[in-house]
Amino acid sequence: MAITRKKITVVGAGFTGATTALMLAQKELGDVVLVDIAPLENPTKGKALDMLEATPVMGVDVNIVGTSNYEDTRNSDVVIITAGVARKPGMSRDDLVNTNAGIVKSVCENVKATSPNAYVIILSNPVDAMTYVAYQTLGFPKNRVIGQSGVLDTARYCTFIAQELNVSVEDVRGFVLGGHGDDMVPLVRYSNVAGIPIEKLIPADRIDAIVQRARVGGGEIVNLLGNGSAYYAPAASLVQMTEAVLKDKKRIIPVIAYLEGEYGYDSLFMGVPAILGGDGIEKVIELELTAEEKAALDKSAQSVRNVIQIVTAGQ
Ligand SMILES: NC(=O)C1=CN([C@@H]2O[C@H](COP(=O)(O)OP(=O)(O)OC[C@H]3O[C@@H](n4cnc5c(N)ncnc54)[C@H](O)[C@@H]3O)[C@@H](O)[C@H]2O)C=CC1
Ligand SMILES: O=C([O-])CC(=O)C(=O)O
Repeated sequence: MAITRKKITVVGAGFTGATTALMLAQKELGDVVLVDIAPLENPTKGKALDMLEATPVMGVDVNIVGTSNYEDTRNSDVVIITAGVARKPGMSRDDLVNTNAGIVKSVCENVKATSPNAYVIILSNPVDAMTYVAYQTLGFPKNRVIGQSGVLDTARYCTFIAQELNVSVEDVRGFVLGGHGDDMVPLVRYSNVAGIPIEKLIPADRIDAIVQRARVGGGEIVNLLGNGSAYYAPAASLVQMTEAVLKDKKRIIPVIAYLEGEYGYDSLFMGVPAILGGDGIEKVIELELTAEEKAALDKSAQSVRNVIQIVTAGQ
């Protein structure tokens, strides 16, 4: 009986790409192909071989290869795109738009040619706009083009809530909606600890401080690292999304989805809660929002539109 493992390609073998590849292997989610540009082919092969040599110790049976040749990625089930430049202190994610739009476009042309049935998860920043670039280039149905921001932003928000209350992170639930920028929208009303609304557990001024820290959470890491951006929590987020698709888990998590009327937005990629399962984004979940929450989401949506406009103006 032939058992075929799932095939997962990770494009970009830098900090997030390499960390993601290792975490995917640790969870035995499938064989991993790590891709970077041709001048970095040997280091990419080296990283993949080093990870492969960890598999006997980790006790997992997966193959991991490094390459710059998309033929090696052919017929991947999931393709994760982390290719691109990362910001440095003093920069915003939006400052990366022109460089990364070119990179994401060229990567997606290769993905389209070699893995036409893949579910594609985009990380490269500014990620809402890069998910739009990927969608345009791939020409795949919208359920197969998925951006990562909300899992990470929510993870940061939940970390700070758990720290504040000194409780298990496992009991904290929350949602962060909107674009992956400083005006993202953590939804306090929909956040709870073991079912108890956080507003009953944490004073309002402390909640405000947690919301603000989550909004600029990426920048906090950028400033601490000094020469790059976060990669452990982003990689863990990508792995959770990949697992939801490959195991058809139908998890309700925030993803960057193509909106066609949901939340009152049309033709826009932005973070919203969705059911993520074997067919990618299976359903966008529309939460009822207060006027204040909707106004905050509108502001975030406008910021995303402004960046997408830079991309379309350059096309
Ligand atoms: N959406 C999110 O929540 C997050 C987004 N990011 C973004 O992810 C991207 C990657 O971040 P890091 O891994 O830290 O950067 P990094 O610089 O460590 O790695 C990027 C890799 O992409 C490669 N690359 C560049 N052009 C390529 C191409 N055409 N084909 C294949 N590979 C190519 C580079 O050679 C490099 O190895 C950045 O744009 C960063 O801003 C990072 C963390 C979270
Ligand atoms: O902050 C950055 O540039 C990387 C990122 O998107 C994050 O960590 O949230």
